[in-house]
Amino acid sequence: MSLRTALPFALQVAVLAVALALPAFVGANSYALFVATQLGIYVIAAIGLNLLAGYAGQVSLGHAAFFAIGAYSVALLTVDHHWSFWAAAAVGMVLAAGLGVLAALPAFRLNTWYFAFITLAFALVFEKMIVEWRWLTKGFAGVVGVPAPSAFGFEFGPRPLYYTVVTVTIVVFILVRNIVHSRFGRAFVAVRDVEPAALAVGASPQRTKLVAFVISAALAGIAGAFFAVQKTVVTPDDFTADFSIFFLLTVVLGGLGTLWGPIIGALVFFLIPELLAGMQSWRMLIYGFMLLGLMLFAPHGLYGALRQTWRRFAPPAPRPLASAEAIQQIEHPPIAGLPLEISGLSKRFGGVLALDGVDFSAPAGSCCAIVGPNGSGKTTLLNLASGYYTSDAGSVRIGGVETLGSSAQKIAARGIGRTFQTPRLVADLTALDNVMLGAFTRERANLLSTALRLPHAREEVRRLRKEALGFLDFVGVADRADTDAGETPHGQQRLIEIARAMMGGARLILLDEPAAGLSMAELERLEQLITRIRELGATIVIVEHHLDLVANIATHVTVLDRGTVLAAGKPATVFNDAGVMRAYMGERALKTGVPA
Ligand SMILES: Nc1ncnc2c1ncn2[C@@H]1O[C@H](COP(=O)(O)OP(=O)(O)OP(=O)(O)O)[C@@H](O)[C@H]1O
Repeated sequence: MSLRTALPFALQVAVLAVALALPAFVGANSYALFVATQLGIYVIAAIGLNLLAGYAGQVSLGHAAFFAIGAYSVALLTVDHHWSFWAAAAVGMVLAAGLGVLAALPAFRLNTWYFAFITLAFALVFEKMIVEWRWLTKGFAGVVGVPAPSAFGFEFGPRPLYYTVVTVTIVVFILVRNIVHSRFGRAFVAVRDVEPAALAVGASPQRTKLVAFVISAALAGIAGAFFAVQKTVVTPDDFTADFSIFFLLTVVLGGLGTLWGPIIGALVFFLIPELLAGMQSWRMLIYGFMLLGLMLFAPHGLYGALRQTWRRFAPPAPRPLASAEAIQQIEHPPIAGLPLEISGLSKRFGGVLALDGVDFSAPAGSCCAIVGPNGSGKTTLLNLASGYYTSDAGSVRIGGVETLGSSAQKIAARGIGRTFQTPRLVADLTALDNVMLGAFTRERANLLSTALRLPHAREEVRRLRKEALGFLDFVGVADRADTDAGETPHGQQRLIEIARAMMGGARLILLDEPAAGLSMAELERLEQLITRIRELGATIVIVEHHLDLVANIATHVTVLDRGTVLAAGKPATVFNDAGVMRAYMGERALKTGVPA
């Protein structure tokens, strides 16, 4: 183990050791143990909120409500109905997750800010309901005398409760870490940063956000359940909107979208006011200035600042490249190409008729090109064929099935892969993870087996990882496997996008200007690559301005001009057509025969 990995590991062991040893040094009924238990409870909720806000990019200002649901479920079921804590906590968790679904479904139709406001409104309504529904919640008086949990006649006093909370915190951390490193985590980040990429691999943004929200609400529910037994009293004052904001602050300032951020955030933002307790009137002022300083000087949160400092002392070592041996074993099976038939396709954007009754077809296993001047409707045609736009009229049949009107993610799941005019990779994921993202709809392991890393889920990931490496090698960038996609050169990003489409099992691949911005060497490699993909059997539709490339690889060319088909046929015939030359390549080409 190098110094670089040894120190963080030692720190993690130290944190764990302090957490486990604490009760030996403080009294069972001490305030320190009370605060430490509460800290663990907040960390559980913060880990959940970080999954939603940090990884899936959905800011919730209403987590106090889900926390309250867990707390009130335990308080009411144990005090009024004498349930065991464990059963009541399970109910609290399920109720929080269920109400999370109800709150999230309408909210996800709106943008991030409206989502934040709706969750805030939900929390405010919930706070009022707790006060008003006296028959259930006992209003301002709250529920008192929440009993300590017990199991097999053993009562969980402060020390066992502390250890239980620490254990749950560790388990939650591990489960969430497993989710973050799985296809679900990759989809969260894709939906957060590059929604078109999520759609291209068949991940539904709504469903992905919902999964994050449900996990997050359930974790807030569990945290609330422990909060009730620890405090023994549950009142509406415990769950105000301030509480939601405190959670969000904890996660954002700790380090949004990092595994350790919520832990560090909770540790600092919960403990510091406690440590300043003796300073009475000054403590909130000091606390406020601290937050201000952090926002200004650590924009990526405390964890980000710590990581940056650490990197100065121990710069990252070059990561080992993917094993050549593993790559060589990959065999690329033949691909059963899907035919694409488009007829009478029209699309209007306000006053602009981008497509006007366009017919186009690409037989299975062919490579057909669409060319035309800027603004002639080429990308619009790809966007309609892949479900990114809805059409005003016409038909799109892929593999004989009408797909017009289907969502982009459904079309992708049918075996239609695509690339974008500007590469849409998830910058924060490695090249390999971006390709793995392509397999989103092919992965079978569900959320639970992924979180628990059950053997079949691990085996599937091993297999797909090998396959993804094989596709990176196929497109010629295996040596970039462990580099963040945002740090790879533009030309390689285009190749990684193709690998991602192939990883999704694409049988029809739509390439939108893949040659744009490539060097001569990269262009040559692209040409070979497209030829190889075609030889495997996939159907390729390529929109391209680079006419030499089109002439070399396409069997059929369609020329669009102002939304209509100007000419179609074999490249040699089409490129010599005077009308095409005039419209697309300019007068100079018409005179000299050389494309402009
Ligand atoms: N989302 C949109 N909203 C409004 N107008 C759009 C939209 N997408 C395309 N258009 C318009 O539709 C027409 C066709 O655009 P499109 O991007 O399909 O052309 P293109 O042939 O791909 O051009 P280029 O070669 O420059 O990429 C253009 O006039 C464009 O401004």
